[in-house]
Amino acid sequence: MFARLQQDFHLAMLSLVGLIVFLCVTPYAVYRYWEGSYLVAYVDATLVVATSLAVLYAWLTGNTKGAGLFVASIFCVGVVLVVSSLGPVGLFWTYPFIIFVFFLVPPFRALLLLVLVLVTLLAWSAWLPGTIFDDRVQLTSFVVTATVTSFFSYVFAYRMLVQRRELESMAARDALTGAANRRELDLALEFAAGAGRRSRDKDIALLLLDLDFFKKINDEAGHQAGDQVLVNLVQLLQKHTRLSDQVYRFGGEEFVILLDDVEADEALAVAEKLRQRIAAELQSQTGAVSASIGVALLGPQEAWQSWLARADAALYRAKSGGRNQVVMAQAHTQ
Ligand SMILES: Nc1nc2c(ncn2[C@@H]2O[C@H](COP(=O)(O)OP(=O)(O)OP(=O)(O)O)[C@@H](O)[C@H]2O)c(=O)[nH]1
Repeated sequence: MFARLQQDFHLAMLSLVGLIVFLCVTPYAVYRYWEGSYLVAYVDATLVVATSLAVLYAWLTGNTKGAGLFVASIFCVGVVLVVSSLGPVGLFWTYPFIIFVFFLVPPFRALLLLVLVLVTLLAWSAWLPGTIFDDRVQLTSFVVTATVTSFFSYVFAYRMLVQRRELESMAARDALTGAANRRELDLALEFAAGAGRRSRDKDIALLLLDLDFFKKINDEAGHQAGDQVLVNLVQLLQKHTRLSDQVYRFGGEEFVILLDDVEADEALAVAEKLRQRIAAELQSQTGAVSASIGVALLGPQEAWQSWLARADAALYRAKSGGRNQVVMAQAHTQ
């Protein structure tokens, strides 16, 4: 449970909001009911129940976006009803509500929802003067403070979003080549051999590619020249594969390309095309560069470790067979 909260930021935020709403709003629902403010009591109770159900839904389905939007919308309606029913005392509740909304939906959507709430409150007070604000000074103060709070929350939430995206990208990419990194590869292999297997009509192929005599480039032209070859190789691989075919850096000068929804002959054709493109286009300061490739199709019920090991064995045969060639792995046996 804690591992899931650590991995899924949205689920963690939604759960936190759910917990705070449950702990803080439930006593108010009871109190309002006890003092006879039935509308506010029902609204508070609805907020608690709806938020709890949405959190449960997010945990069960993983759909945190839908659950977040649902809770944020319920909050918007709830805050309008509470404020219009309680008058100035209810206005205090809009400030934690503003913060909550930024926890639940993306920043721009949160800002739009808040503008909608503010406009609704102003329209309500114009239609029924004296129900929400005591006088114009109170109205102006509320509009200014709620706008400032919303604006700064927006700026803060937007910065957080940008930084989180940067961190996610840094955690997923190889710093030198920009290819997806080993961590992403492990996740993709696990997914392909697990849940992904069920939703696929055709096969999935793993190409394990290793540059030939790469040490020579480093030794003769320097490490920086070697680095440049790796960068150029990834660009070349990305150029000659489909957008859905991910390129991963497995380590050193070894790369993995996962081809989704292919037959064996298609996978071999792609590997052969890549080998030819590399031999024709990839240059180092010491001359042309070539690559050897092992190809393996995921077998039924096969574990990803065995799939990778078969591709590695095929790559080994390509190397020992003279390099600059593609070798198909032996079929998986149970
Ligand atoms: N420039 C550079 N070199 C790297 C990087 N990672 C690994 N290497 C080098 O890649 C070389 C790999 O050498 P080997 O494993 O002997 O492979 P090879 O020379 O390509 O020989 P074969 O694979 O048998 O054809 C080593 O010299 C590593 O130092 C990197 O990020 N940048």
